[in-house]
This record gives sequence, C-alpha cells and structure tokens, in this order.
Amino acid sequence: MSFQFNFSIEEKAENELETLGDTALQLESAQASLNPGGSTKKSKEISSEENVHKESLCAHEATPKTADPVANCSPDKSQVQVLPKKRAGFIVAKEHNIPEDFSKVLENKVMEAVQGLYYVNISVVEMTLSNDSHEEDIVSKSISSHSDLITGIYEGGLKIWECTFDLMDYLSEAEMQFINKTVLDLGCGAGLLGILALKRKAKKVHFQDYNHTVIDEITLPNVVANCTDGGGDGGISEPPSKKHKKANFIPALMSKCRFFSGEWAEFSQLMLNGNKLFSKYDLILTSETIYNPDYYSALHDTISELLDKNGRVYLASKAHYFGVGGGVHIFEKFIEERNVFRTRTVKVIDEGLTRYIIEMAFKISS
Ligand SMILES: C[S@@+](CC[C@H](N)C(=O)[O-])C[C@H]1O[C@@H](n2cnc3c(N)ncnc32)[C@H](O)[C@@H]1O
Repeated sequence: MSFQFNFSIEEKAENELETLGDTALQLESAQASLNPGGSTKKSKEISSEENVHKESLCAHEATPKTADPVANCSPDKSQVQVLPKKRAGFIVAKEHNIPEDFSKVLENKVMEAVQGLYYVNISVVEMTLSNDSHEEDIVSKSISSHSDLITGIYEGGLKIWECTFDLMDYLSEAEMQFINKTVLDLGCGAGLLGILALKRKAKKVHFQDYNHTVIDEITLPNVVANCTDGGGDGGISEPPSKKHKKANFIPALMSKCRFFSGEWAEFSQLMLNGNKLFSKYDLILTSETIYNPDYYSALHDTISELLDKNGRVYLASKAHYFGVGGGVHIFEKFIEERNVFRTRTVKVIDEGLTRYIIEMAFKISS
C-alpha cells in the first residue's frame, strides 16, 4: 500500500505560513534540515502577576530553525510561564483508534525533520486548532495564558522539549537494543523517543500523553509520517526525499503501535484492568516528565505497575525546574524514599542548566 503525503493547507494558513520561512512549507524541504537544528527554543516574557511561576523548562517549537536545539536552550533565556499548581488527575485515560486511512492523519500537516525523524510543524497545528473550537482547547488556553504548561489541563506535549534530544543521543551512543522489546514512550508529546524505538525494530511501542489533542494532532501524525520506507528498501530509515514525493507506507509498523491519553494513574489502571493482553514494558522512555513533584507519586506507581521486573527506565530531565520545583535530585530522593527502584546517572549534559539521563530498575529483579 502506498500513500502520498497530503499537505493541502487552507489558503489562509498558507499565507500565514509564508511568514514562517521557506523551510516550513514542504516535507521535502525538511529533508534538507535533517541535522538536529530543526527546532528552536521557546522564550517568553515572564509576567510579574501573582500566582504565575517561572521555570526553566525549555520547549522547542516545531518551527524551522537552523541552530542546534540543545545548544540553543540556555537557562536564562528559556523561561516559560506555568500556571498555578493544581493536581492533575481529571483526565480519564483512553486508547486512541488508528484511522484506517493513514493518509488522513497527515492532512493539513506540514512536516519537518530532525535527526532523521519527521515531526509536524507545531505552528501550523496551532493555527489549525486555534481556528477550531476543540473539546480540550489546549492551544487557545496555552496561547491565552502565555504558558507551555497549565497544570492539570495542558502538560506541554505540543512542543518538543530539549531533553528528548539528549535521550535520543544517549540511546544512540549507548547502542540501546530495541529488537523484540516492548517500549513505552511515557509523556510522549511528539513521540520521537517511541518512533526511534520503532525504527530500531522494537516489538511494540506504546505512546502515552496527558492530552488527547496531543495524541491526535501531534503524536499519531508523527508516527504515521515515520512509518514509510522513503521509496527504498522496505525499512524506514530514510524519510521520503524531494525525489520521493510518494512515500510507501508500511502498515505493519503502525500495527506495532498503540496510543493512549490521560493521567498516569488512570493510564496505568486502563492498561492493567482494561487490557487482558497487556504485557509489561521492557523499556520505558520518558523525557521532561519530572518537573512537578505533585505528580511523582502517580509517576512512580505507574512505572512500578507497568515495568517488567527486569525492565529499565531511561529518564531525561533538567537538574531543576524553577517555579514548579521538580528536578533530578528531588526526584531521586523521592525514589530513594519509596525504596522500589534503584537509579543510576548514565549521562550528564553540562551546558547551561545541567541535564541528566537517569536509568531506573527495580531493586529486586531476577
Ligand atoms: C514537558 S512535556 C514533555 C513532552 C516530551 N516527552 C518531550 O520531551 O518533548 C511533559 C509530558 O508529560 C506528560 N505528563 C505530565 N504530567 C502528567 C500526568 N500527571 N499524567 C499523565 N501525563 C503527564 C504530558 O503528557 C506531557 O506531554
């Protein structure tokens, strides 16, 4: 089965897109920017209003830029607003059906590429969604509150966050083996970590995000766009280039994937209770998910319930998230107190605000 990427953008969007620059418009132009420079940092003014926290979370907008996204994210410039703390827990978990016609998923999407992976241009998604009245309405809420995080409402999955690239680098450097592994991209957002695992021949890859809009508008399109052979050898290593406008879709790859939205405790219940065939994960990959200590309990329990007893978690995080209060050291302390997992720092990225890759495993495994 083959399909053609459909980039039928409405006229208005197309006009507005011109302001994004040449590379935003075409998938094939994205091919030219396969270096890690496909993203840039988010830098917003910090309001002095009470109750508005600032933090050094650094999301990379999926807009075409040329600079290195990681190097671009210096802590002093990367502050974004986050609205007042409120516990998440209102979003019930559900599984998302994969549409039969995969090409529909890519309609009105503009793709870019980074490190050999496709991802949707977030500005175009935002434009499309902000014109629609949408059930979750996270785009309008995020724009109107000038925030990349609205606790309990929107948890940041529309953007690609810096540590995703750190973890991708680490997985490559460590030559992580995915063959026959069941993998969870936890708090997936764009889903690049899960897509990497899929490309490296994982047996199954599950994607989870808090917001269903993120799964439908970002994660699913990204996975679909990467499940092509680029007109080549039947693998998915090369995305379609300028010469290969028709991408050959590989349905078997999509059949390895499942998509879920909802709060972590709810997700865990859905997998354990509503899913007789569920087998625990060999690998859980998670990036920039420990910014809020209020979520640690749910995160810890979800991992302990869903990870195979010999499984491993690879977690990427900044040292500290100003304003929200989470970070690597406070998370490790929490884990230590619970006494279920052991943690090991496997990589430190010492640029600006230090970032870490942490490995977690059960203390008692076979
Ligand atoms: C800052 S975003 C990071 C997205 C992506 N991993 C990345 O690095 O680009 C944090 C992600 O964690 C997930 N998340 C945060 N808190 C959550 C919660 N309490 N329940 C479920 N998911 C949550 C959201 O889905 C969100 O996409």
